[in-house]
Amino acid sequence: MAAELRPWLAPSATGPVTTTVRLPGSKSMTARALILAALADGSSVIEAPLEARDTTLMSAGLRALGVAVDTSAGDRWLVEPGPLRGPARVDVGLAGTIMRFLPPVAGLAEGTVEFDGDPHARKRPMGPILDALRSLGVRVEASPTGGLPLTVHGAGQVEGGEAVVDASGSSQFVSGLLLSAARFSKGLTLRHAGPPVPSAPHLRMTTHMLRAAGAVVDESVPDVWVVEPGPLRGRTWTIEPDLSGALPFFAAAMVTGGAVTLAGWPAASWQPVERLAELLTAFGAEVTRPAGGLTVRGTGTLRGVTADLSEVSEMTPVLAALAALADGPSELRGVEHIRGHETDRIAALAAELTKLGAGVTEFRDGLRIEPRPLRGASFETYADHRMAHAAAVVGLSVPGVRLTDVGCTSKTLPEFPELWAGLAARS
Ligand SMILES: O=C(O)C1=C[C@@H](OP(=O)(O)O)[C@@H](O)[C@H](O)C1
Ligand SMILES: C=C(OP(=O)(O)O)C(=O)O
Repeated sequence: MAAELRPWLAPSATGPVTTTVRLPGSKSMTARALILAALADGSSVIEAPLEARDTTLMSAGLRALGVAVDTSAGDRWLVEPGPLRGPARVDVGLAGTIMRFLPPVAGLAEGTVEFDGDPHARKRPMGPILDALRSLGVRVEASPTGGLPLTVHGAGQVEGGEAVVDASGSSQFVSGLLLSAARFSKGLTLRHAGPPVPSAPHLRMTTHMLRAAGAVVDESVPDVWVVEPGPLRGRTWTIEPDLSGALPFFAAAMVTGGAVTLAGWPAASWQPVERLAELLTAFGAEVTRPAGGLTVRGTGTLRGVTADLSEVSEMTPVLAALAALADGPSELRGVEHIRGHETDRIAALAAELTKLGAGVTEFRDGLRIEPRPLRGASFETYADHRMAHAAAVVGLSVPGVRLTDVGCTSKTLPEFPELWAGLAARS
């Protein structure tokens, strides 16, 4: 069920934002930990998980399949695997991680599992992963458009073996298949065939976490992943703070000439912190890693950049907001597939930044953004948390940016409006 719209006037900053923020765990790591815990041969603990719509719905989906997921302690979730079974219904909300990671798990269940989600979830691409699942022996019925709503007729086991997928539309097609693959009778040899797979760091997060759960994974050949059949171990997962969720807060430092530190940042991370640091440095920021933190400092200069964002595609909306406030033009390319994200993000950014007064050229795979004097306007958020983050960043320096809905931020950071208001108040 989509929630009621919550219109919101983005607060403006009156001076530099200098603060330390504590943010919840990574959405992507929490989703993977939940799946691997559900498929393990013993219980698991997930420390510092993300508590937000995407991960709450993932927990509910796993419970519907027979897994005991106890989220009552908030910052310490307990997962006790059980025999996977239908009949079950799974609400995916608007979460790519649920719609791509759970159908392979449903194939391992005994019984029928029905999947559906928000209106826009029905438009997100699913065909390639469903075709690959079918080729591995799973019976799947999809809507005439090839996506949600869909039904997986689980047979209690998946044969597995070799499959080919075109994952140019989403790295999640690969991650979703790999996460369940150790439990397929023959394991999985998956080959990608098509234009490059985006979001490579998310694939590395998948294989890293699979290995940490005891799976044997070979990714030595480009575009080929081999997962041996075998057990997954229950374990304690400690989730890192969400880097993409932190980006709007870092952007606040850059836009206002302040400094924002993300507390609890680990010495070694499985999120693309190096790539993000490169990009923010190109925009003019200084990025440092004090012990236990990650700090982004605005230097008073915000430069336009030309960059391929395919590795960090989910960060495009906030980076586009920075580009609209920069002192020269930017070209953000290499992200055609984000037209299949929570909304068509390229079209949405072009429309909304244009409304604010920026000069925007839309390409098939990205945007050219020419900064011009901006003005307040109504900013449509398209049920997309990261469009809301982008609007909030522009709103810091442009009074009168009115979001049609800030409630959509509950997808990955329900406390966003309050955290953001607190941040602006400290400027
Ligand atoms: O596996 C994951 O957790 C994700 C992979 C990426 O998906 P795409 O490859 O579809 O961009 C990313 O954008 C998304 O927010 C999360
Ligand atoms: C693309 C995103 O999400 P999803 O996991 O729903 O694909 C995102 O969070 O920016």
